[in-house]
Amino acid sequence: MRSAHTVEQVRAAEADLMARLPEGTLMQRAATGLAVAISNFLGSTYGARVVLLIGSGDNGGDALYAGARLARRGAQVTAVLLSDKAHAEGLEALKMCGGRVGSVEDIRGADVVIDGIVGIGGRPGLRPDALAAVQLAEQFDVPIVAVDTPSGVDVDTGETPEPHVNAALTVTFGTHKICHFIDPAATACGPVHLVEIGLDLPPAEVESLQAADIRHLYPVPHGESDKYSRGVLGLMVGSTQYPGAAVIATAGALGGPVGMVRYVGPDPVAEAVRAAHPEIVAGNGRVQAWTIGSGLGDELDIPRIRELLDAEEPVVLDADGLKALDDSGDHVDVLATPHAGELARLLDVDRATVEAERLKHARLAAERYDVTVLLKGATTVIAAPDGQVRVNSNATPWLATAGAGDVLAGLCGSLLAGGLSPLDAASLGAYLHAAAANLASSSGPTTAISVAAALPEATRYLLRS
Ligand SMILES: NC(=O)C1=CN([C@@H]2O[C@H](COP(=O)(O)OP(=O)(O)OC[C@H]3O[C@@H](n4cnc5c(N)ncnc54)[C@H](OP(=O)(O)O)[C@@H]3O)[C@@H](O)[C@H]2O)[C@@H](O)CC1
Ligand SMILES: Nc1ncnc2c1ncn2[C@@H]1O[C@H](COP(=O)(O)OP(=O)(O)O)[C@@H](O)[C@H]1O
Ligand SMILES: [K+]
Repeated sequence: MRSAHTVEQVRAAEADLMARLPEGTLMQRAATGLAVAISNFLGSTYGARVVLLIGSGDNGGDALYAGARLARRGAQVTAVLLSDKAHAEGLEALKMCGGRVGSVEDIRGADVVIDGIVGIGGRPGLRPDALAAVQLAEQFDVPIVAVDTPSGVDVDTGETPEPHVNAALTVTFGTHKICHFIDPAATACGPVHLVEIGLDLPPAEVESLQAADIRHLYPVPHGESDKYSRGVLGLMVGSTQYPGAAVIATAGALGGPVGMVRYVGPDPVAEAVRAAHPEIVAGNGRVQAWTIGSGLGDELDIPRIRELLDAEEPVVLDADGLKALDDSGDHVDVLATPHAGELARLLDVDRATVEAERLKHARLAAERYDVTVLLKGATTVIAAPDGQVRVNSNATPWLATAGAGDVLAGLCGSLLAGGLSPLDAASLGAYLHAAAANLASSSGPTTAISVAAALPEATRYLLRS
């Protein structure tokens, strides 16, 4: 599992550890890991031209000490001091190793720029001289490696209300920070490399589950299993307006662990679903979970959906079905799967506000509606009503294709029917959906149906990993 902690949690853990170690030990650990990561990024250190952008705090200290190590290994290292309070010992170390102080002009022709402007002590935004330096790097196409966090982002929320660094790589220390996991800041980080420095940390604020954490959640059938005990999923999806959604969501459900799928909807749509998936049973009957809403269009029966939301069986509520959600009552067995536009409607804000503040709004909706929220997007944010937050970041942008959300709704319903909690169904569902998309796209176009068809293979990989 990857964990992200708040700045306050990191500061407390740092203070605790520093009290037991000689002064400067943590910064040396951070700088050593940073120098190695920059060397790997460059491929070859000897003769490489490295420009350090140095702010007033310890983030600049990390960059200066790493720069000293690179200079010792033959890099031409230049520090651009953006504050008159640059870390004095770090600067001294750099000079001792042959590094020098230069100006933003050195960015032209550099192989890499190191962003040591601000880290966890920074406020969002860049001051004018820092912004000018970052813009020069962008203009000359010089990649930026961010130290700890890309300067200018909001570290604890992942929001980017002001100009910020867009990094080709971020090297962080001790633990991930929330901005590494939550968009739009997560995108500004590029790949994130974690350097262990020995912090002893409390439970994380945000988690990113990896294959090893997710694998054991899958309801693998055993010798005593039958189709009913494996779980039956009811699908109330698709409409005469959008029959394809029913076919696609069914494909997603059948790619999950259920023993049987019942389709409930208009006859012509049921026929289309049966033609594509002869395995399904059309009509009402006992189920262990529901997926409701994908492609219902205007044909949704809100009173009936509310009845099902109030019933015992857990529900995945998607797309148009979300219109049936109200903020009275206990919905802890409901997994809502909105995209940003749908979440915006639920919270009566505009879509851009949700896109800009994804963590905040996913949490808000989970709390207000007492549901688990899976907010779709390039990174998926999953917020449970008890405050737990998980993210999934392994998707490919090729997954942004019509019907992909219907596959996810069917799959998550299948996992609920298999006995998972909404939080675990969302986590495993988002992971497998993205893994299937990676298999189906192989870095090229794909379709929702192809993603659903790749679910069994993605599951096999996961269970074998
Ligand atoms: N914690 C740990 O475990 C470890 C931490 N380590 C490292 O320390 C880093 C944190 O260092 P830090 O506390 O000195 O804060 P940091 O981010 O360098 O600068 C804050 C200063 O910048 C300024 N400033 C603020 N906003 C600004 C802006 N938008 N644009 C420009 N300037 C701005 C403001 O000062 P001002 O200029 O306003 O006086 C503020 O005081 C951390 O990220 C990691 O790299 C590792 O060495 C080892 C383990
Ligand atoms: N840029 C992106 N990168 C990765 N995954 C994405 C991206 N954009 C969207 N997705 C994923 O694609 C799916 C789209 O679902 P949705 O918006 O409901 O589309 P539809 O309604 O057409 O099915 C979601 O699982 C979402 O997380
Ligand atoms: K930084």
